[in-house]
Amino acid sequence: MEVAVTGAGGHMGREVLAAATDREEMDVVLAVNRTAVGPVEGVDIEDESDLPRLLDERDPDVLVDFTVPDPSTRYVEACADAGVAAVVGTTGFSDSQRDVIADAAESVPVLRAANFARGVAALRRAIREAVAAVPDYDAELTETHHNRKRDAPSGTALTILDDIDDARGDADRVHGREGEQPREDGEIGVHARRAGDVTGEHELLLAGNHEVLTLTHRAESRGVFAEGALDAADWLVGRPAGEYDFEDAL
Ligand SMILES: NC(=O)C1=CN([C@@H]2O[C@H](COP(=O)(O)OP(=O)(O)OC[C@H]3O[C@@H](n4cnc5c(N)ncnc54)[C@H](OP(=O)(O)O)[C@@H]3O)[C@@H](O)[C@H]2O)C=CC1
Ligand SMILES: O=C(O)C1=N[C@H](C(=O)O)C[C@H](O)C1
Repeated sequence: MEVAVTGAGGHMGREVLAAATDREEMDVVLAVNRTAVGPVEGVDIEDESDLPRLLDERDPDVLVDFTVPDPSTRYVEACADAGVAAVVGTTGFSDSQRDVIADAAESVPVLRAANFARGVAALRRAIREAVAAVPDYDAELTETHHNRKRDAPSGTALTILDDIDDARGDADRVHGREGEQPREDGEIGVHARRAGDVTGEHELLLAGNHEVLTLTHRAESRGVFAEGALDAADWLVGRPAGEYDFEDAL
C-alpha cells in the first residue's frame, strides 16, 4: 500500500513515518511539511503547498494527516480531488470544517478519529456501559496533555462527552469552576490540564451513592496513535466513499 503523510515534521508525523517505514506492506511515496525539514526516517520531506500536484503525480492509496484544522481540511479536499482515501487524526475542527470534510467524503473514504489508541476505543465502550449503569451519578471528565497542545478540551474528551450524552441525554458542560459555583444536577465538569510532555491521559470520574468509579486511559507513547492510524489506513483503502470512525475499523 502506498502512503502519503502530511505534517511529516511534526511529533505525530514523525511517528507515522517511523511506523510506516517499519511495515513491509507499506511504501511511503510522499511526505510533506510546512516548514522545510531534512529527511525523516530516510524519507525526503516536500513542501505542503505542492500537495495537490504531488498527489496527482505519486497517486498514493491513502493519506495520513496529523496537523492542525485549517491545512487538514485543505488536505482532505485535495484527497477528494485526487481520488485518494484519507485518515485524519487532527483535532480541534470547527463545525464548518467538519462540513467540508463531510463533503469530501462524498467522493473518497475518509476516516477521522480523535484518538487512534485501541485502549481508548475500549475506554469508550466501558464508559458507555458505566454511565448507562449509574445514570444519576455525577460525572467529571479530566484530560491531561503536553504543554504544546493547542485545542482544549482534547478531541478525545469531546468524543467521550458525546458518548455520555448519547447514553443519558444532553448535559450542560461546565469547563472548570471558579468562585461561587455549586454543582448543578446533571452537569458534567470538564477539566483540561496542560503540563510537560504528557502524551495524553483521559479520566472519567462517576460518583454517587457513597461510591466513586474512575475509568482512565493513559497513552505512554505516540507510537500507539501512529500504529492505530496505519491500521485504520490499511482497513480504509478500497472502501466506498463515506465518513468512517476508528471503531468501524476495529
Ligand atoms: N487522533 C489521534 O490519535 C491523535 C491526534 N493528535 C492530533 O494531531 C495533531 C498534531 O499533533 P502533533 O503532531 O503533536 O503536533 P505538532 O505541533 O508536533 O505538529 C503539527 C504539524 O502540523 C503542521 N502545521 C502546523 N500549522 C500548520 C499550517 N498552518 N499549515 C500547514 N501545516 C501546519 C506543523 O508543521 P511545521 O513543522 O511547519 O510547524 C507540523 O508538521 C493535533 O491536532 C493533535 O491533537 C495527536 C496525537 C494523537
Ligand atoms: O494533541 C495530542 O497530543 C493528542 N491529541 C488527541 C486529542 O486531542 O484527543 C489524542 C491524544 O490524546 C493526543
